[in-house]
Amino acid sequence: MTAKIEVHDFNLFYGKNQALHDLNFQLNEREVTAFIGPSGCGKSTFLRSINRMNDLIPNVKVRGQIKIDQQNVYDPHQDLVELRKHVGMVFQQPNPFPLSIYDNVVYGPRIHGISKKAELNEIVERTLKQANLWDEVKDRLDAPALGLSGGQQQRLVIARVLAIQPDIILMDEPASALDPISTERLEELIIQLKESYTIVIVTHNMQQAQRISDQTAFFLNGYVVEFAQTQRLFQQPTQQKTAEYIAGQFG
Ligand SMILES: Nc1ncnc2c1ncn2[C@@H]1O[C@H](COP(=O)(O)OP(=O)(O)OP(=O)(O)O)[C@@H](O)[C@H]1O
Repeated sequence: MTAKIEVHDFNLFYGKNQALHDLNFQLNEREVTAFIGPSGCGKSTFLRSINRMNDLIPNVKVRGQIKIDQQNVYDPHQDLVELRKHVGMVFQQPNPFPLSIYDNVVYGPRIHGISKKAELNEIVERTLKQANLWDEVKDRLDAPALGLSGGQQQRLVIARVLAIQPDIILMDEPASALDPISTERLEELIIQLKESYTIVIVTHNMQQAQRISDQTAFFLNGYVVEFAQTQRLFQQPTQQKTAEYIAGQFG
């Protein structure tokens, strides 16, 4: 197992409030890692720390390291555009741009200087196929993306992320706004994508974590209480708090 992301003594503060405490763990390449835990315990904060999205929030301070491929992303020389090219992100609410399906997918590649039509066409077909959306939209690529269903929009957003050729994909509760069938399709897609990408997913759905993830981290009050192989964590938790949480006793 190769470590893709290594976290060393990572702490994060919003002003005087410490939101993350002494995180230490590693996320493996081409695996799905799930973050579970009650609301407000730091899962999204940590997810946003990986691609330094928290830099956009005033008064955020961090201590410690997050290394991707052995490079500390908090190194002062880190190029943020380059970092976010490597680390794509998918949010809870599908957020396609108010453009056509085609223009959504090629948005990132165009910014990165690709302008040849044949090349853009190839990216659109390849990433929509990877996102299991091609067959549903291939005859209407010029239609508005906002006319798609929620589940289709979320798969389009994933195609848009894939088009920038990341190697890590962060997903913050990507299925919570979707119906059960769209959720199932999204879970199948995540399992397929892990053949090529390292995936980190925040989920409130413990069944979902068990269906799709290899490792699970249980967050509580800004600490990672337990981090283990998913099956092990759910079947034989070693910490009392984990056992109570997965039994539904709080949260
Ligand atoms: N922009 C912000 N400014 C100040 N405090 C914040 C900010 N974002 C989050 N926090 C605080 O950090 C803590 C962790 O929040 P975070 O959103 O990371 O938790 P979470 O586990 O992802 O919750 P949820 O499951 O509800 O999304 C909370 O106390 C929250 O109030």
